[in-house]
Amino acid sequence: ALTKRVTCDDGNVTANKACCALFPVVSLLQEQLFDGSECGEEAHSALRLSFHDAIGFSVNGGKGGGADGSILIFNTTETGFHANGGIDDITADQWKVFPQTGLSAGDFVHLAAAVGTANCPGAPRLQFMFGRPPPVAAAPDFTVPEPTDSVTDILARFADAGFSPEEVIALLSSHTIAAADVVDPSIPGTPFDSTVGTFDTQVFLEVLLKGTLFPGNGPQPGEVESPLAGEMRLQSDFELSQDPRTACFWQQMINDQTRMQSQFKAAMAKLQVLGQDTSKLIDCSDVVPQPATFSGPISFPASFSQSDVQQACSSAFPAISTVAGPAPTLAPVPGS
Ligand code: HEM
Ligand SMILES: [Ca+2]
Repeated sequence: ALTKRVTCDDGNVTANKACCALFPVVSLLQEQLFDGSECGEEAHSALRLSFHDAIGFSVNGGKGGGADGSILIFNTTETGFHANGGIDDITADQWKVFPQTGLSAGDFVHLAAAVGTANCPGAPRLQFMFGRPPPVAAAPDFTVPEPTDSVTDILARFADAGFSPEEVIALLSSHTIAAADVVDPSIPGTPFDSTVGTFDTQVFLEVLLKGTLFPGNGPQPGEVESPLAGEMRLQSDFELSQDPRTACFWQQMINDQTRMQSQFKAAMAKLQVLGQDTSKLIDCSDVVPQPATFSGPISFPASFSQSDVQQACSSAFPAISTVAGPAPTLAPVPGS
């Protein structure tokens, strides 16, 4: 099929003339929010923000507007919710850039997440749909899952927002570029896997390794023992990796970059338009930068092997080699 191409005044090419307005916004985001296209703290936080914005929605009605940017506009309300701990840093950073763009808050929050994620090697190129109207109200409290929640409660909240258990695990691929600032405030920037700057499947492997330590003043609420000094493990990630409803979805991600990318991309495409009338949105995915590739394979961190895996799915476990040397100590993410 022939794809329509439009050349914008600045020379960029896109499928739809309306998308031309977004290329300068992408450049602004890269310069002013992401420190020059980095996969750093702000990119990670922009992805988390898109989730906390969008999940304020119910297919049964009676919750918020979903992926509408309410978390930015009504941040004084939503950053006060316990589950949004630490989100105030990225809302403050985004407030400095947002007024320069002319975008709606929903378009801004969800474009920033797509662009920030694209700065991380190995990420899929996320879809971006353009044209969300301004948000009308803050989301209510208790829509964002917490690491202290049970698997039953987490799956129920996601089901209420329209997601299957397999899609929940797909969305949790995001924790491959994640770190915690407020779970244990004594150790801000503590990563969830040993490759926090790469959108690989390492987090799915490392959450299965036998936990032996708390990286700071643990245990904190929502924290369980991790296998590596300097690594944070969320109780929710661990329980989802072990639960019969999700353990095989979790294990299937390990060292399958293609599966992870396509499932994460599809689930994010759904998340980032929750509550929106998609018939009124324009597909501007071609303004999102193409992420660098990660070719893999992943490895066990040094000193770990198959015998350290707490396998909870009966399918064959993928063969994975071990990095040479002594067990690593992970460094915190700078700027946290
Ligand atoms: C069961 C569901 C989830 C729970 C309980 C959960 C919980 C958490 C917690 C406690 C943190 C650390 C916050 C801090 O201390 O600073 C975190 C970080 C993060 N989460 Fe989740 N999360 C969930 C699902 C998701 C989803 C669906 C996404 C995106 C699609 C996401 C993206 C992130 C990212 C990118 C970070 C790192 C932020 C940064 O490094 O600044 N999470 N999550
Ligand atoms: Ca990673």
